[in-house]
Amino acid sequence: MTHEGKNWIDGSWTSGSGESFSSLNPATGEVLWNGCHSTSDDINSAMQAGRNAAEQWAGLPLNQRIEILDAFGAELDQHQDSLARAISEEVGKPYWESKTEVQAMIAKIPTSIDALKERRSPIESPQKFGSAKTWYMPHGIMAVFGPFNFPGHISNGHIIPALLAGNTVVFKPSELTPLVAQKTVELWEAAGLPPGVLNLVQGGRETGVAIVDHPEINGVLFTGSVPAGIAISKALAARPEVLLALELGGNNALIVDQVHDLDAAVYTVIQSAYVTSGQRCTCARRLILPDGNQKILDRLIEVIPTLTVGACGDDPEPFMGPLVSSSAVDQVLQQQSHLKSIGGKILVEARRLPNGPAFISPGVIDVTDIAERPDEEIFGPLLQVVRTSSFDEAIAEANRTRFGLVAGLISDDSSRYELFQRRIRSGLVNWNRPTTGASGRLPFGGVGLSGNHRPAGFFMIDSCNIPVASLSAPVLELPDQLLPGVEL
Ligand SMILES: NC(=O)c1ccc[n+]([C@@H]2O[C@H](COP(=O)([O-])OP(=O)(O)OC[C@H]3O[C@@H](n4cnc5c(N)ncnc54)[C@H](O)[C@@H]3O)[C@@H](O)[C@H]2O)c1
Ligand SMILES: O=CCC[C@H](NC(=O)CCC(=O)O)C(=O)O
Repeated sequence: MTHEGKNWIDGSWTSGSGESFSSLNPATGEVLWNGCHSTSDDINSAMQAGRNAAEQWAGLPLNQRIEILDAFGAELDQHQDSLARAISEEVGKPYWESKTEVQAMIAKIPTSIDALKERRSPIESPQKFGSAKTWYMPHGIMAVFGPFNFPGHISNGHIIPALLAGNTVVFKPSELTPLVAQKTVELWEAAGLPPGVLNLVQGGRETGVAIVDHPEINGVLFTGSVPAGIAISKALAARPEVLLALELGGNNALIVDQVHDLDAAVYTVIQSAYVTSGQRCTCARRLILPDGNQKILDRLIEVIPTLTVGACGDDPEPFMGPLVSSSAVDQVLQQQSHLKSIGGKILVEARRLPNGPAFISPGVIDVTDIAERPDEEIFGPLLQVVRTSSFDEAIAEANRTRFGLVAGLISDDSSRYELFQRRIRSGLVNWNRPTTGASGRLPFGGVGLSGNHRPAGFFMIDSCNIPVASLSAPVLELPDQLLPGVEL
């Protein structure tokens, strides 16, 4: 069934004024959603609505904003099957995985409330003259840009804290996943969110550019690729007053050291490299093997062909779905060919599968002999292996990247982990855990090209309001002693 695509601006569902576009089910090619890009007229309306709603929304007592967030949580809970189904159909994720995404959306509400109370509660200390206080005020209108790979959870992780802190939001989802955004916003409407507090504008890159350029925005919360993040950073270079939080990609390293349980290590590597068909910012892209560690590699190569790849409706459910599009598969295959052409040795070839043009099997390539290894994020199920001669060299290799989102170590030896912790440059550092599956109760963000030091996760709330420092005296009176040279 094709859904009629709409924007939600000032509490009304309207069509975008630009050219039409569609979203497709990558497993079947079926058209799921058909609507229009938003133009500057639509964006002006969304900004006006956000501005008009801002004062009243920010002025509501916190518990009233929380009531509406909780009502949204109840809607998510009630509609979790249909929302998970839409995620699976639009992104291609297996249904078991889309259900975990909706669960993460629900959990974001109490987590953000805790984060607000723990990190941004007003503080007051009594003074002789009265009091010294810190309180927090919202920025105003926050633009939220979502990536395709977590069409529910990632943008929700920005929208919830932004609204909780009293901002209004203009939300532009990925042009690959407009249906999930529309269905999510329908749940906000059902939850009774007042008009103008959240405005959905559908569209592609041009719509995004026009939102960033709009004079009314006070903040941009962006999750996506490095090129887009850099473009936004440049567009805002002369507007330092606009808050910019960038959550970008990674070229994440996972070191596998000596372990007693080979299968537990292989399972952790698989969860790190291939979950969501490798389309997570946290996926391990580089498997680093100190002293060769041939046993782990042999077992991994044995297990990979048994991983199941299929469509979301398949019974039994597959481990991996298709990539988001056939062109995403083209890109991974090109990256594999390029690595081979410069000296990479294919251990398990990633291949397009007969299920459909967006299906690809997981692959492994040994890139140890490539002198200048490309430091790029491969956004799909292709894992690069680097063998090193020592554990020290393995850590140096892990750090040999412009990115720095996640780094992992699998090892039985706690002293190795202590060394790894001390030397590794990364926002998330895991031991005997997959690189994927971050906790919403912790900060989430990277160093280097992976972001701009405004972490999401539990710390997202910090980017959603501004501390105000206030000295106040209820009675205006002269002090006992005036400054030298002043007489009154
Ligand atoms: N660090 C994180 O938290 C995190 C989480 C998920 C995904 N990602 C990254 O996202 C990427 C995959 O997502 P994607 O392909 O949807 O990313 P993308 O950069 O192509 O698109 C993300 C969003 O930005 C918009 N956009 C693109 N160019 C823009 C511009 N110049 N101005 C304004 N908006 C613009 C897109 O329309 C989309 O809404 C990967 O690199 C992945 O690592 C990072
Ligand atoms: O693709 C990138 C997101 C991956 C995902 N990250 C989170 O869930 C962040 C945690 C949060 O904000 O709640 C993962 O780690 O798999």
